[in-house]
Amino acid sequence: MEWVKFELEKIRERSLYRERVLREGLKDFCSNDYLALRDHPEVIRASEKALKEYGLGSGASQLVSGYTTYHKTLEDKLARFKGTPACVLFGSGYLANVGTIPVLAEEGDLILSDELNHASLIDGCRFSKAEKRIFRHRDYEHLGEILKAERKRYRKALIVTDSVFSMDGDVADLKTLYELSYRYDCMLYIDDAHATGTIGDGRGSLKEFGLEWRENVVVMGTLSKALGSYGAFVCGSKALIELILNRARSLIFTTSLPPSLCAGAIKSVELIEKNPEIVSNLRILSKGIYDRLKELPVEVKFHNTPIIPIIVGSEAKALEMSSELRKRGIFLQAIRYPTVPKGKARLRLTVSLRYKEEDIAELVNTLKSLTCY
Ligand SMILES: Cc1ncc(COP(=O)(O)O)c(C=O)c1O
Repeated sequence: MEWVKFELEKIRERSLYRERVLREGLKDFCSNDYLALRDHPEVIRASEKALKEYGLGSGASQLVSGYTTYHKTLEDKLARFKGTPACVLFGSGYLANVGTIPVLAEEGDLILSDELNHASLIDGCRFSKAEKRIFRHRDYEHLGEILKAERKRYRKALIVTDSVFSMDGDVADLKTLYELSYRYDCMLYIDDAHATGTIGDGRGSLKEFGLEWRENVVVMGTLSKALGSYGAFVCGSKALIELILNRARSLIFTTSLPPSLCAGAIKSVELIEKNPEIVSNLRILSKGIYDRLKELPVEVKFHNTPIIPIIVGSEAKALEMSSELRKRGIFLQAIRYPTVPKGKARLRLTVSLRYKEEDIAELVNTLKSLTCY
């Protein structure tokens, strides 16, 4: 088994070695808990009630006996929240993407995927036996060219995109994608993992662009980011959700979410519905933090979302900066290849309503005082 050490050495040499860091004792500026809902007292209370009622685990898959009123209530609530007829829960965003994409596109079909899509979407495309084409990031002229040249040769076609891109924070132009999907008779799969709770009054990307759901559109989202829980969901037509329940292997062959996580997520959605101003507060806070960081001697990107990457470039430099920040009590994880392209390493700052003014001042001052840029 010497090869294991050899492989690890190769990873280290490229500054791509990954290890986990205990977050206790550090000020966390890289979690996706955008709305600070994971420990909101009402969320905890709702979750505790379900925990006492149902116990820790759900005990079985959704299709055996792991489907409870909490699961159903959350699905109904999410379908309404996203403006779609139906919804089904998955164990995680990764499982939702790898399970659903192969249901939508099979052998003889075509998948068109944005080059910066999240790894779970990429793996979902890989699991499908459809032909794949990658279009340049948010370059819909490129997408249109591929569709014009190739669409006719395939039975069904599926366009796959993040709405809020997870590592850059920029937003797919859904109006153009809607138009293209209509013109070329394609399905459109939108990953709203980082859009849920952060744009469109918290309802996500369709609301942000003022679009009504259409039958060819499938919206996936996670419970694990702004909703402060764990798990994921896919929204679409009633028939499609039925088909997913019958075909998605990552749903059929896995235990369902614990009811307590569903109960907490139900409360999170209710809190966003009742207080949409928290979503605008997040935007104001994000803009304020960006304004204080834009003078750093490296590129800081901002697209009016709470994901603010500080682009460092070299993998080694990103590691050095992240480690220096940790010594000063600030947790900003270095994001490197293959999560982002080679040479585009970054510190991915995420904004949360949890941050107080003194936390932000400490973050800004520490970043400004670093000498290793
Ligand atoms: C865009 C996107 N899709 C899917 C996922 C996977 O979600 P989960 O963490 O629930 O597996 C993530 C993040 O992890 C993501 O950023």
